[in-house]
Amino acid sequence: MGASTGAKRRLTPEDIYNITLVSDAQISPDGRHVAYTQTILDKEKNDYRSSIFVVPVDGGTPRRFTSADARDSFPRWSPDGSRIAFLSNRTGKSQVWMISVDGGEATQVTDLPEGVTYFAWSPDGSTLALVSKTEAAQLEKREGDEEDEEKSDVVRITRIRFRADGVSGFLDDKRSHIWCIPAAGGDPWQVTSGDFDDAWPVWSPGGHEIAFVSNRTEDREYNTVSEIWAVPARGGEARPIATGDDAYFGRPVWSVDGAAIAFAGHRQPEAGGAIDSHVWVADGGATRCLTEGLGRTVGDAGINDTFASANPGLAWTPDGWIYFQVSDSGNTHVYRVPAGGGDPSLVVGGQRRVLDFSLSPDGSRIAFVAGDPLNPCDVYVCRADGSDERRLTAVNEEFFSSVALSQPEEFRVPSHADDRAEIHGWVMKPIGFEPGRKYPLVLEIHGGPHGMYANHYFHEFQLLAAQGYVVVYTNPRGSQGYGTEYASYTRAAWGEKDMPDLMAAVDYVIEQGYVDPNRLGVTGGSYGGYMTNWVIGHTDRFNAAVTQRCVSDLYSFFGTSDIGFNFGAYEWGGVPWEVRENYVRLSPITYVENMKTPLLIIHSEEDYRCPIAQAEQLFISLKILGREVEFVRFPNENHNLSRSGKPKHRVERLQFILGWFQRYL
Ligand SMILES: CSCC[C@H](NC=O)C(=O)N[C@@H](CO)C(=O)O
Repeated sequence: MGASTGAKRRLTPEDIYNITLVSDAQISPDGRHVAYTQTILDKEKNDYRSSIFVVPVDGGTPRRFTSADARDSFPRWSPDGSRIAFLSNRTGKSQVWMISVDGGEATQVTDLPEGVTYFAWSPDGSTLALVSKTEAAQLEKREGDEEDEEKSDVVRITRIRFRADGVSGFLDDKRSHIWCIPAAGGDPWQVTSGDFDDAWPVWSPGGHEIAFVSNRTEDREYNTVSEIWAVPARGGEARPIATGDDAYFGRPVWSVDGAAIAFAGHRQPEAGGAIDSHVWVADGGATRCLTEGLGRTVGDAGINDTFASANPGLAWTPDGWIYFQVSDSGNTHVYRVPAGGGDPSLVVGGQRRVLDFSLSPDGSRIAFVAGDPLNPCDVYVCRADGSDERRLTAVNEEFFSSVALSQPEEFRVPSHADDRAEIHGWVMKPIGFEPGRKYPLVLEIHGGPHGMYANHYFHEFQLLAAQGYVVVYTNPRGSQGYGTEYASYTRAAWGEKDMPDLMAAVDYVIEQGYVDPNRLGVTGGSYGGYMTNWVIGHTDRFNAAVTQRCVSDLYSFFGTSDIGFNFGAYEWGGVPWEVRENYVRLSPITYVENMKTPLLIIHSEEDYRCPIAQAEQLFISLKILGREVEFVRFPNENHNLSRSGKPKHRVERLQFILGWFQRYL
């Protein structure tokens, strides 16, 4: 299915303007309404606009609650359900605003100089806990440092983390801390302090304490630890909940009686996303893992180009269940596990990606946002056991009824590697597909490397199918959603161990008989860009390639990416001076003389995750070698150009990709 156009038109790059995104479904305290964020791409302003909407769970028309020419997001109901607090940038910085459920104008609650990135209602509705930056303890002054009167533009860097993708300039010496403010407005007070970054405050049910996420280890400058702490709401000394050099924890949530805290993560901080996360409980005794035998990672590892992020936490119900997301074989589902121990079970399943969810305080209903291959997102509601599911919005129904989409077909195929491991993938036939004809094929490769292609709408893929390409995408070894062994398989073997998986998928699709094997293309972003470079350095089977936000040389990537030096130390088996040979052997640029495939290089100038020098080195080398290569640079964009870049740039990027494949395939 999905191959014929019928009366429908074909998708175009500009259609990103026709797609509405919903996110962050928050069910009201009485379980009767769901508040959510709705985001559109404003073509005229070349920007994004988002508003808060509320929809009744029994059906009915969603009501728009905010309509500023700004980005309103993160709606959170007051515990009595009479107000919704939300974040808005309408006065410049992101601050907390409040609106009554009876309507009327929103009022500003906070006016913190550094803005607010996160907040939570106290259980009695009197206070909001906030996250905002504060001045750090003064750095030691050196002789010759400027005094305040005359500021220099010279940047003095003393910390190992000094730059972050998406943040212009350099990181300052301010620290994120927990603050509180009366919900009715008033003076805020700072709850935590010191040379730490504190995040994700969650009130204890009695309202006396706030749990939060921090790294307070001695060696925090050099490690990637993430701990759970709790602090008295009025301020005071923080107490450890789940801490230490082996903590990689987040998303804390209190039990209803306040005696325990659950959280997600694992005990190998240096491994990051390369191993499965679990659900844990700390109740004063030993910390217990509740999902040991699950074999899948907790959280959403899905990757696509058409979503608005919400990043939900865990939920703990009064009858003792803990709810959480699980990434499983290209789907993201909601599971639950008894807090006292027992088997985790599936609650919200299906061939789809559940992007976020929330539970009513009585634990009887779940609101969630989910997308599938033919629909980026809508808001749904169901009972606590997953039954009686209903869709509450249809934000893209009208648009998608007018364009032809290709339905991905799933396959599983043995890898070309000696172990013949099973590899999971999808193929999309081109729109207007006619049996008996041969079509060009484009292989798409995801990043991470520990991300996961999902059963989720992907505009770039649909666009290629609309332009007459067979699109193939897989979750090769290194991907999340298939267990720790699968995800960590590429450690110190990037490219070497996943290319045979990718090529098995390509050959499987060619064997189906509708692909022209002389018209093969390959593309991917970030680690997918690395793999695009790797693939064309190891085979001449592809006739065109587009490498996006790529890495080409691991040696110069080390220390120049905001991902941190620990990333390479884990992924490539050590730091350069310890395992120099790995850095050379695993760098695509090492094989640059073998690269004969016409290559388009797309890169953002402010990409601090994969700095643009990675693209420049590749471009210059290929030019010197006399290869067919072009370099497209996007100014004022970061690593997330394809997902949250300026809308006009997102359209142009898609046009460049299509143009290159049209030229060479
Ligand atoms: C090649 S090193 C950096 C890879 C990067 N990892 C995390 O940020 C990556 O592959 N990112 C993916 C997934 O987010 C991307 O699509 O940008």
